[in-house]
Amino acid sequence: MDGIDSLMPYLVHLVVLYVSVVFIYLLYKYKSSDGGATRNLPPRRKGLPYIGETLDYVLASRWGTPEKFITDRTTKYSPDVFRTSLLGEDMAIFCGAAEESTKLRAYLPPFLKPESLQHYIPVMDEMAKEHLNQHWSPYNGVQVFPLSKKYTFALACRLFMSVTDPDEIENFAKPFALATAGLISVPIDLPGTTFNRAVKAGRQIRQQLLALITKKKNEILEKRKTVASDLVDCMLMDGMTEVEIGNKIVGFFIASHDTTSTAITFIVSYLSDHPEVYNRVLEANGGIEKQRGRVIEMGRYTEDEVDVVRGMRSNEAFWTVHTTNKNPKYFPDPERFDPSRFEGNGPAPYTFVPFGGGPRMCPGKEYARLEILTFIHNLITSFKWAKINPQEKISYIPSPIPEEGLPISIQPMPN
Ligand code: HEM
Repeated sequence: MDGIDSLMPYLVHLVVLYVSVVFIYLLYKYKSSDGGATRNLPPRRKGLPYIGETLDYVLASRWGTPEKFITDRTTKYSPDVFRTSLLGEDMAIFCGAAEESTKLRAYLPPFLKPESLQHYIPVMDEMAKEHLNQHWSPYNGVQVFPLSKKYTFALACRLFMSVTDPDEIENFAKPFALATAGLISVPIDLPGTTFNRAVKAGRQIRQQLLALITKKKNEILEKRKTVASDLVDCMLMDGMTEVEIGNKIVGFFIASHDTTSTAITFIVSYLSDHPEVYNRVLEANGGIEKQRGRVIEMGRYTEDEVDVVRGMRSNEAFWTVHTTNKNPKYFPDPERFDPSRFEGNGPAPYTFVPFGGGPRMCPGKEYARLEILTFIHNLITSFKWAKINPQEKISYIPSPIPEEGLPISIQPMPN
């Protein structure tokens, strides 16, 4: 009894503490679910202090249902827009075609202009052929996802910084993989954590980049170069500092790498699941010359398409591309793989937005299209392929990834 008596004051404190925490939490929840009515803003739930609804958002992606986070809230609040709190920011989530827009001038660095892009086609073509010959054999168990990454990374090294030596590419690729793994990790900077490895890898990449950029700067000065050979040259000639360029290049690598390699991977996957579409794509691939003509066409389209989705007062705005692109209102039976739905006049403005919209719209979209088209053109005219595991699962971290890397068996195309 004595023991329990001496513990009583602690127990009482513990109970009081527990009740207070629960009370404060309920009060916070009650206050934060104001529905936005007071300021005529879209309805919202704020979630937990600081992290808001970040955890629900990340978990929905991890469980392979990234749209669930959105549909749960659109069902509850409004089909077009609601508010939430992600990563400490109060933001509005747009779930349909953006309505409010303003014309702005788009910024396209010289490197991504249509005229420049045309010069990359032979390089893309040559590198795609080289990669397919070197790495897509011996025709069994070829892992599409890692190999697509290898190709898009090597191409970026070549076009962004004129790096072609395989060892040097590998020296960038290794720390880059560690750094990107840390982008979505628990931010605990202790030895052994993913985050810690990413921070170290990030430092290493910056050092390597700084050395490379300084070397290229000296070359420009010594040789009095006036024509840029790559993206780094473009930026140096534009008067940017070495550190600024390093940061931009890291950003370009992050923006261009997983996006294009994931797209290539899923094109290979869908084509193998849908022979009727595969046959049409094969038929359509008359030659790389066709794509050459399209660059100019696509370039004009880019410069015109410069509308902006406006943020809401002080709130951050987050337009959910995923739910917009899968909205049955614009795309009947959205889960069905049916590229023919884009034929004719194509989708209504702002309903199909894989590259975003407005002044922040992906500046690399034509580069990405060319890179993907060139690679698929070479693949489909060289090989026939079949999935080794048609039931392979897809993980979302946060972009979709086939869990086994999409192994396929391939055979050379009969002549
Ligand atoms: C399939 C491939 C790609 C997809 C789906 C994609 C998609 C996107 C999206 C949705 C955005 C955000 C747009 C917004 O906020 O409205 C973006 C931004 C960006 N993308 Fe891409 N992208 C791809 C490839 C590329 C490539 C190849 C490059 C570079 C050569 C690139 C460079 C960038 C940059 C620099 C930004 C940031 C723009 C800014 O913050 O103003 N992307 N991309």
